[in-house]
Amino acid sequence: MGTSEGWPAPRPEGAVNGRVTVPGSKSISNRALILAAISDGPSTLSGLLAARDTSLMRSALVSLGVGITEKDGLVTVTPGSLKGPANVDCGLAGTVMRFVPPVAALADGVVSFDGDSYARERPMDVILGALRTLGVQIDDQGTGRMPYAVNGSGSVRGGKVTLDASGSSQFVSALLLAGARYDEGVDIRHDGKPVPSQPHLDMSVAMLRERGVQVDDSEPNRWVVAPGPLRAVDTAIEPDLSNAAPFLAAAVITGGSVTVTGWPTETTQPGAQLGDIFTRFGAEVSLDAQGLTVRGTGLVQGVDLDLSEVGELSPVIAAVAALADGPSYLRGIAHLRNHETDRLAALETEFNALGGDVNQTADGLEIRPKPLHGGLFGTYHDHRMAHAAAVLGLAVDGVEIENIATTAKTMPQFPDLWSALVG
Ligand SMILES: O=C(O)C1=C[C@@H](OP(=O)(O)O)[C@@H](O)[C@H](O)C1
Ligand SMILES: C=C(OP(=O)(O)O)C(=O)O
Repeated sequence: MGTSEGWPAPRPEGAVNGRVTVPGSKSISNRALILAAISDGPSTLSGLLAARDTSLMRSALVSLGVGITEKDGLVTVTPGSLKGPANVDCGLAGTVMRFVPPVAALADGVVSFDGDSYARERPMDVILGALRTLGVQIDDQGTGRMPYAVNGSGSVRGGKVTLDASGSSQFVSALLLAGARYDEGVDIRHDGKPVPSQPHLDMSVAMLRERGVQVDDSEPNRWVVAPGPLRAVDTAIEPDLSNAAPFLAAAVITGGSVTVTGWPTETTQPGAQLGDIFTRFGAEVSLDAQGLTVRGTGLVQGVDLDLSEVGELSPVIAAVAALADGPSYLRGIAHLRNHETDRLAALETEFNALGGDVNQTADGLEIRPKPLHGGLFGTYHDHRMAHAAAVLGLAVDGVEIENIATTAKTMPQFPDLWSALVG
């Protein structure tokens, strides 16, 4: 047993070998819920993630008048006429705070949004400004942040809007997901530094097309969604490949072999890039009917990676880099300062508190491996900080993870799955 301060990260004696089944993708689950809620009829979702972010999304949609029932692991979503007044708790979920307001704008009545205290720090101004341009009335007391209220009139004009989505791809996805229901659809132009998280934009576009919505993304930095019907589609949610990252990292760090089952052969999830990333560190990777298998070779070399497309993988990659045999440079991730916490600052602070040598750059992290010691690792209400700490704990005695329960944001079973694999 550990101290009352934190969850003792298990330190395996030898190579970690095993198979893991991770729960459904947060990003696909919350898109599937949003799209089902505004589609032409009921749809059934299987493999939907059950975690804090998806339960907040379900509650938000139910409070707007959507019917959601569950039986034998299948979730049926029945669109209803969207109505306020309603109160939406966003927790710390980017997908709720950014994706729900464009849907709330279609409701008749006032929909008020609030969330965890750090949610008030996460930028919202871009999406709120864009909605105003599209004809939506919003009251945010001039802050551009939470709390805010969307005063829906039952319909949204839509049309052309230019925004700067360099801070988060979710600003674009949010408008894409609701845009087919706007009178004129939506014609979005991005003007600014590059938009991060391209796979998540592709995910939004692909899920719309699967439902018969016309989306033109042929021009760089422009997305045009035609107004029109949105077909109800029964959907099987893929496993969350980003949440597979710490388990696969365990094979890399310990020279073991870990298979994540149900790995899709085709996907828009950013976690699809994990195979290439762990290969760069020196591991061997194979994909077959069993799933994705990563084998550690004993070699863990430093990497120089642009993670702009896969920012959410960064905390776990940073942990692997801190245990490598040479320095690593993680680039293209300035937008991580807008995530569950300022992840660049948090990783720098917590790794260095264990004796590490990490510094933030303008757009990323420089990580020079050093012998680390144990201690309490702060997680800042960030599920992926907890995953990063668990990975460090594979090779460092006495790492304790503060508030391991924060992993419930996207994977409440993390402590059990991790202990079963490495403990
Ligand atoms: O659309 C989505 O589901 C997400 C987009 C990304 O956001 P950013 O573009 O803000 O990084 C990602 O990091 C987040 O975890 C989920
Ligand atoms: C950035 C993340 O989450 P959110 O959907 O809250 O933005 C994440 O899960 O890494």
